[in-house]
Parts: sequence; structure tokens; C-alpha cells
Amino acid sequence: MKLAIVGVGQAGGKILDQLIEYDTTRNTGFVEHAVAVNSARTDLAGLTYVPEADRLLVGQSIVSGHGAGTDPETGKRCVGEDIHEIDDAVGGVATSGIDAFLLIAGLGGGTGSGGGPVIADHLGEIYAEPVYGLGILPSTDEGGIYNRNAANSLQRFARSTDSLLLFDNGAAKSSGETLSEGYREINDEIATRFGNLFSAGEIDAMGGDVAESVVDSSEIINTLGDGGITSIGYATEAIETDEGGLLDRFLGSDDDDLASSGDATNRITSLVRRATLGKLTLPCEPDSAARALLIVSGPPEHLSRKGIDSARDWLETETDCREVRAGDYPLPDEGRVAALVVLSGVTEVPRIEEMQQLAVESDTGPEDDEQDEKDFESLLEYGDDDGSE
Ligand SMILES: Nc1nc2c(ncn2[C@@H]2O[C@H](COP(=O)(O)OP(=O)(O)OP(=O)(O)O)[C@@H](O)[C@H]2O)c(=O)[nH]1
Repeated sequence: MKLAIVGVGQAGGKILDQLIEYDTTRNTGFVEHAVAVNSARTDLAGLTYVPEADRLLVGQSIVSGHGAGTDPETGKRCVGEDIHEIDDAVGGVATSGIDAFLLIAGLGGGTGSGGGPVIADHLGEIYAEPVYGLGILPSTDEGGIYNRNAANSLQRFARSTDSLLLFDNGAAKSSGETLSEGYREINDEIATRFGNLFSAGEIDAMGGDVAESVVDSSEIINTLGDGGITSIGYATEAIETDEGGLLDRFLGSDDDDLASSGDATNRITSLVRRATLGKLTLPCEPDSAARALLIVSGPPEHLSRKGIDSARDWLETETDCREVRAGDYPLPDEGRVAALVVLSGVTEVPRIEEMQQLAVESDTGPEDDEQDEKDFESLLEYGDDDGSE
């Protein structure tokens, strides 16, 4: 599907950069237009792939190009001050050629966390295309302020977007490495999963091989729905054993109990199990999903129809929802088969509940139990789409 993507703040800009790299090197063509928005001049200067003309420094009269200092209110003001310039840069460019907008932001900081929902609201009011969010949750050990910012921003983001796709930094972090050391690897993983999702159905990317059952943008849009939280599972297996085991290093391919057999059908069903039950971008209970989508990609001769059908049946049982879509995405030059599982409208998400509890405690202090209880319940309404604050 064709997207106009806005990366807001530092994490948003870096992930946008990485998605453009994915799109360019694979020639997939899902990034129709890309804009980086930030209140910090140095963050914008550090980008590689976003064209200079599409980097917007906002809130100069408020923070003089120095960033929002992890304060979402400041981030909100910075973005609000320049919302018309942002609109010119994002929406002014051929929206007729896009299927949706995608806003990317780290929810724990200031600019992306406070400013992201302002842009989402604005785009949603003006344009008919759906507006999706890709929100990055802080890891638990980043501390109270990041968790509080994220808990508050998550609610606003969920209400301002048609679907909020979440990625939990904490769940992705490998043991023994600091978060900043891991960012490059984490951002690669984000680009792989979301790049795979958004490039599915782009016929140009298929090199003339039309999928037996193409996943097109309307299936992705219908799966994402119009409100709520989305998590993505992904697992991959190399078709031929390569010398260094390089291809097996992709996350999600390390579950011995569910090791795939060489047979194409079994490989697909086993990959889909691993994608759903292994590392999700946001750990959640699969049976709390309202809708699901399965995309199996790889060389056409390895995309067994029977395998995809039986994997879809399994996913229907596992998620306990009737709205399960499935399709293939032929990539003739790939040395691997990959299963991507989209779980949308999920409601049982332990990390969100934990983060919101941490946020409430850091706001009121643990002694104010009655107030904690009330705040916690109102914060829990992250999937609520009633538009109220
Ligand atoms: N996955 C990922 N997360 C990041 C990256 N950089 C920062 N983060 C996370 O994003 C949150 C901080 O948000 P930033 O994007 O740095 O902040 P900002 O939106 O620029 O806001 P200010 O710095 O306050 O102006 C923290 O939770 C970080 O863990 C990155 O490159 N990748």
C-alpha cells in the first residue's frame, strides 16, 4: 500500500529513515512521501534518507531548535505552532496517490509523544484516508517519566488514529545490551516487520509474479479497522542453509520446539505458530484480537496454498475471531519464507497495563489508593474510540 509517512521526534525520524532504506534497497515502493518533523535541529541533521527539503524544524520560537526536553506539553506546543507548515509538507503533496497516512513516534519523549497526536488529529479532520500511528513504547527500565509520557500519549494517539500499531522497546531488547546499543538492531527489526506489512500487495515489488491470493491494501485497511491497538508477529526460515546461519538470526526463528520441517506446507504452518506465539511487537493475548491477517512471503514455489489455508484455520482457532484474512506475497529473489501475523483490536496487553500502573503511581504517589484506582481505570480505556478525553 502507498503511504505518506511522518516521523515525529528522534525515534520517529530514525525509524522513518530506516523504513525508507528498506523501501529503497528492496524497491518495494510503499513510501510515497516522507516527512521528518522535529523540534531538535541536531536530530534532523542526523538523518540519512529523508530528503533535506522534507525535514521540518518546528517550534523554533518556543525551544530554539533544542528539542522538547522529554516534556510532551512542550512537544504539543511546538507541533501546534507549525501545524500548517506540516500540513503543507505532508498533505499538500498528492494525497490522491496514497492509501493511508502513517505517523511514527516514540511515546516516551516530548516531541513525538506530545506532537504526534496533534498531527494525527489534524490529518484525520482534513483527509479521507485513514491515519495510522506507529508508536514506540519505552522499556520498563527507562523510568517513570518515560512510562508516564507513554501512558498518556498512548491514549491520545489511540483516539486520534484509525489504528495504533505498537512496538515495545523492552520486549525487543536483547539481554546484556544497553538500549542505545540496540537501537540500530531494533530499528532494523521494526523496518523488517512494518516494511513487510506495508509492501505486501505492491504489485511492482512482485517482479511480475502475481500472488495466488494477493493481500491488497483494502485487506490491510480492513484488518487494521477503525480504532484500537495492533500488534505484529513475524517469523522466518531460510530455505537453504547458508554458511554463517545469517538468515536464521532473524528474531522469531529460535524456537526449537516448533522447528519447521523442510516440507513447504509444514514450514508455513509452523512459521505461523512461531509468529503468533513468539515475539510480537507488543506481547498480548492473541485471543483478545478482534481481527487478524496472515501474510506469507517468499519465492512463489514455496508458498503452498494448502499450507496457508491450514495456517489460517489454526489462526482462527487461536485468535478465536472470525475475521481472519490470509494471502501470499511472492518474492522470487528471497532466500527465505516469512510469516507475518497482524493482530488488531487487541485488548489484553500486560505491558500497557503495567505501564499505566507505573504512570499512575508516579503521578499520585503509592499512598493515594482510591485516586490510583480511578486513574488506572480511566487510563485502561486505551482501545476506546469514543473520542472523549
Ligand atoms: N526503537 C527506538 N526507540 C527509540 C529510538 N530513539 C529513542 N527511542 C525511544 O523513544 C523515547 C524517547 O523519544 P525520542 O524520540 O527520543 O524523543 P523526542 O520525541 O525526540 O522528544 P524530545 O527529545 O523530548 O524532544 C524513549 O522511550 C526511547 O527509548 C530509536 O532509534 N529506536
